Amino acid sequence: MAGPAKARQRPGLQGPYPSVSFSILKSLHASTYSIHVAAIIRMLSPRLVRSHHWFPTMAARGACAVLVLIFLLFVLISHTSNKSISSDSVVETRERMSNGLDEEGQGDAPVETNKNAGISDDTVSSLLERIKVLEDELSSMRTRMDDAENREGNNGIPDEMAVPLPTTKSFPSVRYRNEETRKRVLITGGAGFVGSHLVDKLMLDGHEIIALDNYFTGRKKNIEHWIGHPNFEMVHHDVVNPYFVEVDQIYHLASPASPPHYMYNPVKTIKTNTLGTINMLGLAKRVKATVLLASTSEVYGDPEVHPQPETYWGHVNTIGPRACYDEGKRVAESLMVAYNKQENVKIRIARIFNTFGPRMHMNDGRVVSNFIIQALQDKPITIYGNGTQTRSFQYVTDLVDGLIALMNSNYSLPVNIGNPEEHTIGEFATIIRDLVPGSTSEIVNQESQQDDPQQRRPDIRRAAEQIQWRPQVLMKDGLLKTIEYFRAEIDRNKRGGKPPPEPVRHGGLESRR
Ligand SMILES: O=c1ccn([C@@H]2O[C@H](COP(=O)(O)OP(=O)(O)O[C@H]3OC[C@@H](O)[C@H](O)[C@H]3O)[C@@H](O)[C@H]2O)c(=O)[nH]1
Repeated sequence: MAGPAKARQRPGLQGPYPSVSFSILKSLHASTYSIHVAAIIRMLSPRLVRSHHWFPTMAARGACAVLVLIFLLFVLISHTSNKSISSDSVVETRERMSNGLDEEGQGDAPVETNKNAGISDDTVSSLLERIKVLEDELSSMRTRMDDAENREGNNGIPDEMAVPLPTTKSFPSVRYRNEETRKRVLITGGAGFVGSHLVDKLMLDGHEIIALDNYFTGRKKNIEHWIGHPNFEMVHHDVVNPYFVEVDQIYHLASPASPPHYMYNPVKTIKTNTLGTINMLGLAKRVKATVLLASTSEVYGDPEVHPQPETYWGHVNTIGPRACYDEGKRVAESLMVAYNKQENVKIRIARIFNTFGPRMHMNDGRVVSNFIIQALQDKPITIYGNGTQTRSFQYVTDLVDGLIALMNSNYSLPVNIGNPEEHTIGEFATIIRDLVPGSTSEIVNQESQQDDPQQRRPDIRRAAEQIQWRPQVLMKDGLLKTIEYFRAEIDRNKRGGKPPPEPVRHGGLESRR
């Protein structure tokens, strides 16, 4: 009788396994199998898992693995309690059986051995192979899960250094443009009344915007809804100092525009319109950008030609209280034309007439903001002088459309951008009071302003012919929108405990003489 077959050594392991330690090995296999099962559940039904949060933490996964382990241990123990089974023992058993030996190597292996084992060799082999396959799958899944957890968790940053990612801010949806049609645009005065509406229009149209402002009259809240957007950059900078950036277009709007604001610091107003304009022309020359100057109907001064065509040279007092702005803008126009002729800089010049709309300063001091705030607060509506002087008022979105049409044209001579609908200031006071429901404001006359232009109305034939632009918004419709804006601003101030806004007189700000 052949001696006991020498137990085949399992490569890398010493001697046959006693049944007890083998069961421990099997239970370890069972536990990895149970984690396989847990991993498979998690990987194959992530939506189910996540939506029911069945596996929100490793603890939950561990608990599930233990349950699966207990089940498998039961299965394995019930099958292997009379006979320890390993790949070696399967081979050994197979050899003994073929040699007629039982597991102790004594005599013919009793037939009941098969019965005692309870499961066939083939079943054991296929189980072992299955477990091997699952082990391989598990290790690759575990690798992927670890990677996924790192990615999901802290983007690979160690826990102690991980910071909560900022909640994403929602932005108005902007048009997609590819590199060919997307322009890089610099807007000086970009946080101002007109500038911020221009930012809105160009951002929504899918361009890249740099808004540059010193916040003398501009306000961050006018553009805060774009801060953080990848196409938008806000730069706190005074245009009287040079600024370098690669852009395709420059809208040069930076300047105080209402009489109280530009009379507050006349020297600064002149510097902004001269040095600021020189800096923007120098930048335009350097980067071959097109530069548009926001000029003004004030270049016509107190006009002796009515309505005013662009060919009218104007009537301006070079040393009056308005000269800092009127002459500032006139020399800015001269600088534009000089750079165009001498340096071939591409220029555009918009002569902007009285403009109104949301985001005007509460203490802007101009007639539209003053009259609306007075009517909303039932305060006297203050007419400077006898109220026979005239103005023509355009809504801000019409102006923005005109500026963009001019920039994208090839026209480099000055163009009037304004609404030819003309009213006396006296009529205007009554129109606004009547548009504010329930206003009890009375209309009062105060002293007139020095060098106050007595008439103003744009001749806009050139705009219609050269850039196909005409105003679209009726003055009354624009006034209703602006009234609602100021009503909300007054309420916001009240909620914030701020005193009601006091309309400012021309020259009313303590000017820095
Ligand atoms: O409370 C007020 C304010 C103004 N006015 C009068 O209303 C008329 C318009 O005055 P505004 O201050 O609104 O504006 P102005 O017409 O003087 O200049 C303005 O319009 C042209 C723009 O380019 C300039 O940026 C801006 O200065 C003036 O005759 C002024 O005396 C009042 O009667 N009461």
